Amino acid sequence: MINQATDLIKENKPQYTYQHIIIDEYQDISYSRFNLIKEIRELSGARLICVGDDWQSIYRFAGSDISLFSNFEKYVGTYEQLFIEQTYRNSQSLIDITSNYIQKNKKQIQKNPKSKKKHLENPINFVYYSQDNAEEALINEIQGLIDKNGNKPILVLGRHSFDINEFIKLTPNSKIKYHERSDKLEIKGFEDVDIKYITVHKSKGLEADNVIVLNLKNHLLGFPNKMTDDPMLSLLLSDDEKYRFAEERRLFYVALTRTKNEVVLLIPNNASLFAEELITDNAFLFTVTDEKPSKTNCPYCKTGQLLIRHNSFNNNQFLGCSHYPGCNQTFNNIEILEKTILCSSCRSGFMTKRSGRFGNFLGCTNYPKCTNTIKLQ
Ligand SMILES: Nc1ncnc2c1ncn2[C@@H]1O[C@H](COP(=O)(O)OP(=O)(O)OP(=O)(O)O)[C@@H](O)[C@H]1O
Repeated sequence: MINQATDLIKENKPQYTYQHIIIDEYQDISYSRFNLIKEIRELSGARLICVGDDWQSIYRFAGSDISLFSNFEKYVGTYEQLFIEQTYRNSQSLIDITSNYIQKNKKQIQKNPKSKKKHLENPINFVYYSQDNAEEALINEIQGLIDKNGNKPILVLGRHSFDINEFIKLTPNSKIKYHERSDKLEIKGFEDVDIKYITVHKSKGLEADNVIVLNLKNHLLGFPNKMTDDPMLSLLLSDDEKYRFAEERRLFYVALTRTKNEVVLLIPNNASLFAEELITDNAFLFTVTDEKPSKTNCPYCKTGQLLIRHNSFNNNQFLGCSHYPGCNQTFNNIEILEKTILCSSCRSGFMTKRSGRFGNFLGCTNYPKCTNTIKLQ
């Protein structure tokens, strides 16, 4: 239909009197829409103003082409570029993590977003759960957010519309019901709270006080959805992006930035590439946690949590990885959980209190392999 409209304009050359054409969400424009605008612009001589964010271009499957944004001059001619870098929704700590994450793809336009919102210590929470326990895991996190922030709206996001099914038991005693028409998640005990479930695509432009993202699993239909980079699909879709999972990365960026406060990532046993990458890149940030010792990540496998375990021989306590036997990392110093300082040198040990000839200091648990120390005043 759009192509037909363009042809009609070319044929009939209507007299337009527009002085300005303003396009919002320009990052999602397709060639056919662009050609339509081009014709109207040429006939009217209107000034073109395009507003958009290439970090949020997520409609390639529907024909949009990010090169119309990134190669703007090639398609539009001489232009002036202005940046809006002040943001009002997310905390600076979240912006720092998400901006680094999205700009790892050097094809994305480099930007430096800033926030004046108050500091948030842990903007992203990684929650591991077993798929047999999915319902309980989701309800626990909702309870946690309500305990922290009160009855504020919660947006639950899935990569696919069916991602929610894993959390709904097919028995009459299921505590979670999903009303597809209204997007409402009705959860026993939380009837007063506005909880919605939608896909990340649908969440574009929306926001909520708190966000939970489902399905961070390493699977063909996980997040990233691995089918999107299929070479066969590239034959049908526009623009071949070299960066692996470039579009899925932008989609994940959209998911992470819908929150006004924190975002919870629900990760089943096989953590997705994106979840693992975030943890690896921000290990320092995510390991400092006093209140939730059980969420300290294992510095070896990065995706397990360090848990207190008992040695059955001598009943001594030690820390073991939740992914044992997959990961057999242990630490004898359980005080690591109280004050977690990941070693900045080897990044696989923790800094623990030691005493030496010159007094107390922090030394790496990997000593003698790692000799990193921090002086204590
Ligand atoms: N000048 C401002 N002062 C205070 N708050 C603002 C201002 N501008 C926008 N906001 C708030 O910031 C939030 C995000 O605004 P808006 O949805 O317009 O941004 P956006 O750029 O379209 O975001 P996105 O593209 O990520 O969806 C909203 O809650 C809005 O009310």
